[in-house]
Amino acid sequence: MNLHVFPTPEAAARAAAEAFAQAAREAVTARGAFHVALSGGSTPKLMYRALRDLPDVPWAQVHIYFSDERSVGPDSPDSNYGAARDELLTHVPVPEAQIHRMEGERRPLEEAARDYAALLPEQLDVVLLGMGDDGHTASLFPGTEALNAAGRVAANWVPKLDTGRLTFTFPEINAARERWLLVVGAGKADVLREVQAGEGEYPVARVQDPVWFLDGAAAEKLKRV
Ligand SMILES: O=C(O)[C@H](O)[C@@H](O)[C@H](O)[C@H](O)COP(=O)(O)O
Repeated sequence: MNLHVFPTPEAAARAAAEAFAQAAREAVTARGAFHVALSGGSTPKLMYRALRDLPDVPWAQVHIYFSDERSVGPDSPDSNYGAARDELLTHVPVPEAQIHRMEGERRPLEEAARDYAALLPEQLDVVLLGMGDDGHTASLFPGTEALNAAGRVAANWVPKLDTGRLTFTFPEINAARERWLLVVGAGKADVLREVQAGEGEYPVARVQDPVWFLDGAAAEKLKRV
Protein backbone atom coordinates (compact mmCIF):
# COMPACT_ATOMS: atom_id res chain seq x y z
CA MET A 1 0.00 0.00 0.00
CA ASN A 2 1.16 3.50 -0.94
CA LEU A 3 0.61 4.99 2.53
CA HIS A 4 1.07 8.55 3.74
CA VAL A 5 0.29 8.79 7.44
CA PHE A 6 -0.11 12.10 9.28
CA PRO A 7 -0.56 13.00 12.96
CA THR A 8 -4.01 14.52 12.58
CA PRO A 9 -6.99 14.51 10.18
CA GLU A 10 -6.20 18.13 9.32
CA ALA A 11 -2.59 17.27 8.44
CA ALA A 12 -3.72 14.38 6.21
CA ALA A 13 -6.28 16.65 4.52
CA ARG A 14 -3.69 19.39 3.99
CA ALA A 15 -1.31 16.89 2.41
CA ALA A 16 -4.08 15.80 0.03
CA ALA A 17 -4.79 19.46 -0.76
CA GLU A 18 -1.12 20.10 -1.55
CA ALA A 19 -1.05 16.98 -3.71
CA PHE A 20 -4.16 18.28 -5.52
CA ALA A 21 -2.43 21.61 -6.24
CA GLN A 22 0.72 19.89 -7.48
CA ALA A 23 -1.22 17.42 -9.65
CA ALA A 24 -3.23 20.29 -11.11
CA ARG A 25 -0.10 22.24 -12.04
CA GLU A 26 1.48 19.16 -13.63
CA ALA A 27 -1.66 18.23 -15.59
CA VAL A 28 -2.13 21.78 -16.89
CA THR A 29 1.53 21.97 -17.94
CA ALA A 30 1.31 18.60 -19.69
CA ARG A 31 -2.23 18.65 -21.11
CA GLY A 32 -3.71 22.10 -20.58
CA ALA A 33 -6.35 20.97 -18.07
CA PHE A 34 -6.87 19.09 -14.78
CA HIS A 35 -9.89 16.81 -14.60
CA VAL A 36 -10.59 15.73 -11.02
CA ALA A 37 -13.47 13.90 -9.34
CA LEU A 38 -14.27 14.89 -5.76
CA SER A 39 -15.71 12.45 -3.25
CA GLY A 40 -18.49 12.80 -0.72
CA GLY A 41 -18.99 12.40 3.00
CA SER A 42 -17.49 14.62 5.66
CA THR A 43 -13.74 14.04 5.33
CA PRO A 44 -13.26 15.92 2.06
CA LYS A 45 -14.49 19.12 3.75
CA LEU A 46 -11.19 19.18 5.67
CA MET A 47 -9.32 19.03 2.37
CA TYR A 48 -11.52 21.70 0.76
CA ARG A 49 -10.81 24.13 3.62
CA ALA A 50 -7.05 23.61 3.18
CA LEU A 51 -7.18 23.67 -0.63
CA ARG A 52 -9.14 26.90 -1.03
CA ASP A 53 -6.33 28.86 0.65
CA LEU A 54 -3.43 27.34 -1.32
CA PRO A 55 -1.61 29.60 -3.80
CA ASP A 56 -0.66 28.70 -7.41
CA VAL A 57 -3.58 26.42 -8.24
CA PRO A 58 -4.53 26.85 -11.96
CA TRP A 59 -8.25 27.03 -11.15
CA ALA A 60 -9.14 28.42 -14.62
CA GLN A 61 -8.04 25.09 -16.11
CA VAL A 62 -9.55 22.81 -13.43
CA HIS A 63 -12.62 20.71 -14.32
CA ILE A 64 -14.55 19.39 -11.32
CA TYR A 65 -16.54 16.14 -11.33
CA PHE A 66 -17.99 13.98 -8.55
CA SER A 67 -17.38 10.27 -7.93
CA ASP A 68 -20.83 9.85 -6.41
CA GLU A 69 -23.92 11.68 -5.25
CA ARG A 70 -26.86 11.01 -3.03
CA SER A 71 -30.37 10.98 -4.53
CA VAL A 72 -30.96 14.58 -3.49
CA GLY A 73 -30.78 18.01 -5.05
CA PRO A 74 -27.88 20.46 -4.73
CA ASP A 75 -29.42 22.35 -1.81
CA SER A 76 -29.91 19.28 0.37
CA PRO A 77 -27.58 19.08 3.40
CA ASP A 78 -26.78 15.55 2.18
CA SER A 79 -25.53 16.70 -1.22
CA ASN A 80 -21.88 15.93 -1.97
CA TYR A 81 -21.93 18.70 -4.57
CA GLY A 82 -23.42 21.07 -1.99
CA ALA A 83 -20.55 20.40 0.43
CA ALA A 84 -17.97 21.06 -2.30
CA ARG A 85 -19.83 24.20 -3.40
CA ASP A 86 -20.01 25.62 0.12
CA GLU A 87 -16.51 24.65 1.30
CA LEU A 88 -14.48 25.02 -1.91
CA LEU A 89 -16.15 26.02 -5.15
CA THR A 90 -17.56 29.35 -3.94
CA HIS A 91 -14.08 30.23 -2.66
CA VAL A 92 -12.02 29.59 -5.79
CA PRO A 93 -12.34 30.82 -9.43
CA VAL A 94 -13.26 27.59 -11.20
CA PRO A 95 -15.39 28.58 -14.24
CA GLU A 96 -19.00 27.50 -13.62
CA ALA A 97 -19.05 25.64 -16.95
CA GLN A 98 -16.22 23.46 -15.62
CA ILE A 99 -18.14 22.27 -12.55
CA HIS A 100 -20.09 19.11 -13.41
CA ARG A 101 -22.71 18.22 -10.79
CA MET A 102 -24.32 14.79 -10.66
CA GLU A 103 -28.09 15.32 -10.84
CA GLY A 104 -29.09 13.26 -7.80
CA GLU A 105 -32.59 14.72 -7.82
CA ARG A 106 -33.39 13.32 -11.30
CA ARG A 107 -35.65 10.30 -11.77
CA PRO A 108 -35.04 7.71 -12.94
CA LEU A 109 -31.49 7.83 -11.59
CA GLU A 110 -30.43 5.55 -14.44
CA GLU A 111 -30.97 8.42 -16.90
CA ALA A 112 -28.91 10.78 -14.75
CA ALA A 113 -26.15 8.15 -14.65
CA ARG A 114 -26.24 7.75 -18.44
CA ASP A 115 -26.08 11.51 -19.06
CA TYR A 116 -23.28 12.00 -16.55
CA ALA A 117 -21.17 9.30 -18.17
CA ALA A 118 -21.58 11.13 -21.50
CA LEU A 119 -20.04 14.33 -20.15
CA LEU A 120 -16.97 12.72 -18.61
CA PRO A 121 -13.58 13.31 -20.28
CA GLU A 122 -11.83 10.38 -21.89
CA GLN A 123 -9.69 9.98 -18.77
CA LEU A 124 -9.82 11.67 -15.38
CA ASP A 125 -6.53 12.76 -13.90
CA VAL A 126 -7.41 12.09 -10.25
CA VAL A 127 -10.34 10.42 -8.52
CA LEU A 128 -10.50 11.45 -4.87
CA LEU A 129 -12.28 8.84 -2.74
CA GLY A 130 -13.18 8.16 0.86
CA MET A 131 -13.97 4.94 2.68
CA GLY A 132 -16.88 4.08 4.94
CA ASP A 133 -16.45 1.94 8.06
CA ASP A 134 -18.01 -0.92 6.07
CA GLY A 135 -15.33 -0.61 3.39
CA HIS A 136 -17.53 1.11 0.80
CA THR A 137 -16.05 3.74 -1.47
CA ALA A 138 -17.86 6.24 -3.65
CA SER A 139 -21.37 4.75 -3.47
CA LEU A 140 -20.13 1.22 -4.13
CA PHE A 141 -21.49 -0.48 -1.01
CA PRO A 142 -20.92 -4.13 -0.05
CA GLY A 143 -23.44 -6.48 -1.63
CA THR A 144 -24.92 -3.95 -4.07
CA GLU A 145 -25.41 -4.33 -7.81
CA ALA A 146 -23.17 -1.49 -8.97
CA LEU A 147 -20.10 -3.37 -7.68
CA ASN A 148 -20.17 -5.27 -10.96
CA ALA A 149 -21.52 -2.56 -13.25
CA ALA A 150 -19.70 -2.29 -16.56
CA GLY A 151 -20.39 1.32 -17.61
CA ARG A 152 -18.76 4.48 -16.29
CA VAL A 153 -21.51 5.71 -13.96
CA ALA A 154 -24.24 3.65 -12.31
CA ALA A 155 -27.43 4.14 -10.36
CA ASN A 156 -27.10 1.96 -7.27
CA TRP A 157 -29.87 0.94 -4.84
CA VAL A 158 -28.39 0.73 -1.33
CA PRO A 159 -30.75 -1.39 0.84
CA LYS A 160 -29.02 -0.55 4.15
CA LEU A 161 -29.69 3.14 3.48
CA ASP A 162 -33.02 2.50 1.73
CA THR A 163 -31.99 4.94 -0.99
CA GLY A 164 -30.57 5.16 -4.47
CA ARG A 165 -27.17 6.65 -5.24
CA LEU A 166 -25.28 7.77 -8.35
CA THR A 167 -21.75 6.41 -8.42
CA PHE A 168 -18.66 5.89 -10.53
CA THR A 169 -18.11 2.23 -11.32
CA PHE A 170 -14.85 0.40 -10.69
CA PRO A 171 -13.94 0.48 -14.42
CA GLU A 172 -14.25 4.28 -14.30
CA ILE A 173 -12.36 4.66 -11.02
CA ASN A 174 -9.57 2.36 -12.18
CA ALA A 175 -9.27 4.03 -15.60
CA ALA A 176 -8.18 7.35 -14.04
CA ARG A 177 -4.52 8.32 -14.02
CA GLU A 178 -4.50 8.32 -10.20
CA ARG A 179 -6.75 7.31 -7.29
CA TRP A 180 -6.40 8.90 -3.89
CA LEU A 181 -8.09 7.70 -0.70
CA LEU A 182 -8.37 10.25 2.12
CA VAL A 183 -9.36 8.25 5.22
CA VAL A 184 -9.21 9.45 8.82
CA GLY A 185 -10.47 8.39 12.25
CA ALA A 186 -10.23 5.33 14.49
CA GLY A 187 -13.52 4.03 13.10
CA LYS A 188 -11.75 3.09 9.85
CA ALA A 189 -8.74 1.32 11.45
CA ASP A 190 -10.16 -2.22 11.56
CA VAL A 191 -11.29 -2.26 7.94
CA LEU A 192 -8.00 -0.72 6.80
CA ARG A 193 -6.06 -3.46 8.58
CA GLU A 194 -8.15 -6.13 6.87
CA VAL A 195 -7.77 -4.46 3.48
CA GLN A 196 -3.98 -4.38 3.94
CA ALA A 197 -4.03 -8.05 4.94
CA GLY A 198 -6.16 -8.97 1.94
CA GLU A 199 -8.99 -10.13 4.21
CA GLY A 200 -12.71 -9.52 3.73
CA GLU A 201 -14.55 -8.56 0.56
CA TYR A 202 -14.46 -4.79 0.91
CA PRO A 203 -15.31 -2.68 -2.16
CA VAL A 204 -12.43 -0.30 -1.38
CA ALA A 205 -9.99 -3.18 -1.95
CA ARG A 206 -10.93 -3.09 -5.64
CA VAL A 207 -9.54 0.43 -6.07
CA GLN A 208 -6.32 -0.19 -7.98
CA ASP A 209 -3.02 1.23 -6.68
CA PRO A 210 -4.47 4.06 -4.60
CA VAL A 211 -2.43 6.66 -2.78
CA TRP A 212 -3.65 6.63 0.85
CA PHE A 213 -3.72 9.83 2.89
CA LEU A 214 -4.36 8.67 6.47
CA ASP A 215 -4.24 10.06 9.97
CA GLY A 216 -2.59 8.07 12.76
CA ALA A 217 -5.92 6.92 14.16
CA ALA A 218 -7.03 5.32 10.89
CA ALA A 219 -3.57 3.81 10.36
CA GLU A 220 -3.26 2.59 13.96
CA LYS A 221 -3.57 -1.13 13.11
CA LEU A 222 -1.62 -1.17 9.85
CA LYS A 223 1.72 -2.87 9.46
CA ARG A 224 4.20 -0.18 8.46
CA VAL A 225 6.49 -1.55 5.77
O1 LIG B 1 -21.34 9.92 -0.54
C1 LIG B 1 -20.58 9.48 0.32
O2 LIG B 1 -20.88 9.30 1.51
C2 LIG B 1 -19.14 9.20 -0.03
O3 LIG B 1 -18.82 9.24 -1.28
C3 LIG B 1 -18.67 8.00 0.72
O4 LIG B 1 -18.07 7.00 -0.03
C4 LIG B 1 -17.70 8.53 1.75
O5 LIG B 1 -16.45 8.79 1.13
C5 LIG B 1 -17.54 7.55 2.88
O6 LIG B 1 -18.82 7.22 3.36
C6 LIG B 1 -16.70 8.17 4.00
O7 LIG B 1 -17.43 9.23 4.54
P1 LIG B 1 -16.79 10.14 5.71
O8 LIG B 1 -15.71 10.93 5.06
O9 LIG B 1 -17.96 10.99 6.17
O10 LIG B 1 -16.28 9.19 6.77
